[in-house]
Amino acid sequence: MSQTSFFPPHKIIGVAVIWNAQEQILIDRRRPEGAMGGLWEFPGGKIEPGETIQECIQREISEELGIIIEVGKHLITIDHSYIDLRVTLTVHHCRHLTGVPQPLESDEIRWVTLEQLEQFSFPKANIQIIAALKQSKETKDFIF
Ligand SMILES: Nc1nc2c([nH]c(=O)n2[C@H]2C[C@H](O)[C@@H](COP(=O)(O)OP(=O)(O)OP(=O)(O)O)O2)c(=O)[nH]1
Ligand SMILES: [Mg+2]
Repeated sequence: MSQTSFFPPHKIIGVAVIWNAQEQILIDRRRPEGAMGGLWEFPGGKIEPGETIQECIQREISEELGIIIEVGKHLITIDHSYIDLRVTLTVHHCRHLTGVPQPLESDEIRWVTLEQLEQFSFPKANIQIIAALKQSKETKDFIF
């Protein structure tokens, strides 16, 4: 008996929830072309060989936004399967240290409050990130 199985590609992603001094979070809008085009996300990207997740997050944020951050507490790790892609998103609270963020690899960036996140369209996996963020604020299990 033969069986055909399909394993979609699996991406390991470091994701940053970057806070500023006004307790706002930085989000970016993915470019219109490509996967999940036009949706908002927390900045981040694929881990490279030999990197820790913290190093990955710091590097991606420098490449995508041109800023320096401090990578803090782990918030949540999500394993999510889209139709043609599996992602593991390891999310950390981060603090903005220096530089003015620029949309170097995205369409647009914004500082928003936790409450304002509801007004933006995110990929499906992000529902759990946003829920975890709200919970971490309620329980004061917060940032650093
Ligand atoms: N950075 C980030 N990625 C997310 C979030 N939610 C979510 O489902 N993703 C998915 C979208 C992408 O498939 C993947 C992020 O990887 P990426 O930004 O390095 O990859 P990409 O597909 O844009 O580009 P490529 O490097 O593969 O060409 O994770 C999120 O909040 N932030
Ligand atoms: Mg990215």
